[in-house]
Amino acid sequence: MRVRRLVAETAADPSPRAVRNLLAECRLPLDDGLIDRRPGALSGGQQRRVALARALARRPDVLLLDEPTAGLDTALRDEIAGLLRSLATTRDMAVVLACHDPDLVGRCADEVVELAPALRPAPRPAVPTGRRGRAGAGPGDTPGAGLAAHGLEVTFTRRGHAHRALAGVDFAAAPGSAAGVVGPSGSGKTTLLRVLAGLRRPDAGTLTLDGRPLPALARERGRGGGRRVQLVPQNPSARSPRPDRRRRPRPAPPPAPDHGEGGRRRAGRGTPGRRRPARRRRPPPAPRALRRAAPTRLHRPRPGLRPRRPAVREVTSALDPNTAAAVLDLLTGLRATRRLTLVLVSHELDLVAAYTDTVHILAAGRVTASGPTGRLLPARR
Ligand SMILES: Nc1ncnc2c1ncn2[C@@H]1O[C@H](COP(=O)(O)OP(=O)(O)OP(=O)(O)O)[C@@H](O)[C@H]1O
Repeated sequence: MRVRRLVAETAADPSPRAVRNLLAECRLPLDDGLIDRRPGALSGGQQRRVALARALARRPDVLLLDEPTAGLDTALRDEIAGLLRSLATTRDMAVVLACHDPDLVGRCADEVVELAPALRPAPRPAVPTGRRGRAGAGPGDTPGAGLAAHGLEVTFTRRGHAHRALAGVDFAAAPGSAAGVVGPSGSGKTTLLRVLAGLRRPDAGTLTLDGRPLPALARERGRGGGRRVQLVPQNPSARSPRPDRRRRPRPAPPPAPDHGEGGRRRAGRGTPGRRRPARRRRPPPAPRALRRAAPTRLHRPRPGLRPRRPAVREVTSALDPNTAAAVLDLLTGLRATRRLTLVLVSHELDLVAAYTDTVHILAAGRVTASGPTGRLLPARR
């Protein structure tokens, strides 16, 4: 369903004008065809604002919000805080906010109810020695080793609207390093991750892995190559590359029930050629810290896959600071033990500063700066 209908569907006033006004009130851009897109064609921040518009469309007296700003950049976070405050006043509405962000609570709330453990200001995670400092390939690395992209272009075209999500983006991450990708909502971060993971073919540009050309789509990367880059998406229901999917032969469809023989029809037992479907193997349990931290957010790699380059998107959004640090500590441990390259997209600049070696800053689909995190996000360290 498209945004226009999604909002109209719940609206007390479903007229096109009222829907547009609501979307504008939620700070959504209306001039690039967003209203005619499906939620899957919106950025994460835009999806959250559409959800807010849908709730407001019903003209509620009480608005319940669960982590309304998780995964949003600071500018948007501030706007949403202001918006919630003004909605409460102008619409005479009670706003109840469940939130890990003490800043937002401080700015919006008249009353705070703390559930154990108490909200504390976000501590800066302690960084063990050796976590940082791999701004480029290490001494033992071959030249060109790691994941790299050059001149990536992606333009989305819908109903006559063209939106250039990536405009000549260059990217590099050395083996065993952690690269951060930051930028305002809609700047192209997720699109970049999806291209790196082989989920979206770029219109132009090249990818290389350890100096060798990397085919654009995961399914073209071969059995060994396709699994080497894995995505932990913002939305855990989204797909991760699964190169083996196409090759596995489909099981033969069960024969049509034989209505002539009651015994066979009842249970299918004894029907020639009919086999009980094999039980699906359960994936191995996620590491305990991740299970505890983000049961709904963590997208586990498929069984048997040991990705060497996971790209993670807001894996810590909506987590409290201690749990977020635990998740990133775990990923840092995996980096060391598996020589894993990590590409981390986040609006949490403190976490990006503490846990990455290099950072790429995106704005409107372009890289405006890239280099060592210590140079680009110095104040955060
Ligand atoms: N399938 C699509 N069709 C049309 N436009 C799209 C599609 N996917 C993304 N876009 C647009 O491309 C731009 C970049 O989207 P992207 O999801 O990469 O942003 P982002 O930086 O990850 O944002 P956020 O931080 O809000 O998640 C946005 O303006 C978005 O609306």
